[in-house]
Amino acid sequence: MSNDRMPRRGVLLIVASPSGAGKTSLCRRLMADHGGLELSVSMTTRPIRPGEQAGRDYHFVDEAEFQRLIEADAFLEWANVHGNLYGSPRAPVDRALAEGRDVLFDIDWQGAREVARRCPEDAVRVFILPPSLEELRRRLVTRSQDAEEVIDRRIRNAKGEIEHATEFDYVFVNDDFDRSYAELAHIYHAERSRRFRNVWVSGYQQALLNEKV
Ligand SMILES: Nc1nc2c(ncn2[C@@H]2O[C@H](COP(=O)(O)OP(=O)(O)O)[C@@H](O)[C@H]2O)c(=O)[nH]1
Ligand SMILES: Nc1ncnc2c1ncn2[C@@H]1O[C@H](COP(=O)(O)OP(=O)(O)O)[C@@H](O)[C@H]1O
Repeated sequence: MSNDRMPRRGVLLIVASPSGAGKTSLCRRLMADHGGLELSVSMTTRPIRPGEQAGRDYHFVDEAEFQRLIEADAFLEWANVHGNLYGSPRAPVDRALAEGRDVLFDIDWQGAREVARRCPEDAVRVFILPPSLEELRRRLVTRSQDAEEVIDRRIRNAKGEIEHATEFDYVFVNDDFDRSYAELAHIYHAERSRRFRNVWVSGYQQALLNEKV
């Protein structure tokens, strides 16, 4: 019997960090290595960056459309981050949970708190810390996708985000990328293995107990 096709409860894996700490890079690699993990593609009112692709990185919408979606209750959570609106569409998450699939969220602490409040059993919250604020600035400058004043605002906001790190289930420092990636993958694998998520266990246990030897 293969365990893969048996009923299970999906993980809502939430990864948050101050901007520039490396969550997007870590999440991209986790997705690349785990075909069954689906990314929650957020809606945002912020402008698209060079190298980003609409529908893959974000759904880019204007404020009027975002407000319309709030009123239609289309978001599992939404928040104002760095002066722009961001929200996680509810429908793909509901579908994934109903089918026992896992969803990855790259969202801020406000979104993490709201998803954990709404889905306390399913949400797993991971917070990634930078080695230092100086290194955070270096990474944002190296990424060179934001104007200088945007980088300054993100650095100023970093402490406000770091303040919430202790609300998360798992926290680690993204110093060496490969080591951090291994840590994130371990967390994901362990959470997938938790018994309550593996609904098939009771039936399997019963079949073993009924086996004539
Ligand atoms: N609450 C919430 N936060 C989001 C959502 N999508 C992205 N974010 C967060 O918004 C912040 C800014 O994201 P972004 O503009 O892509 O810049 P980044 O910080 O460089 O990744 C990050 O902390 C994201 O995790 C969402 O749907 N909901
Ligand atoms: N461990 C690391 N060491 C050095 N640079 C890193 C590390 N992790 C990520 N980076 C780089 O830092 C920049 C910001 O990373 P990114 O994944 O975009 O962060 P976030 O999504 O948290 O804003 C990118 O240029 C990325 O390649």
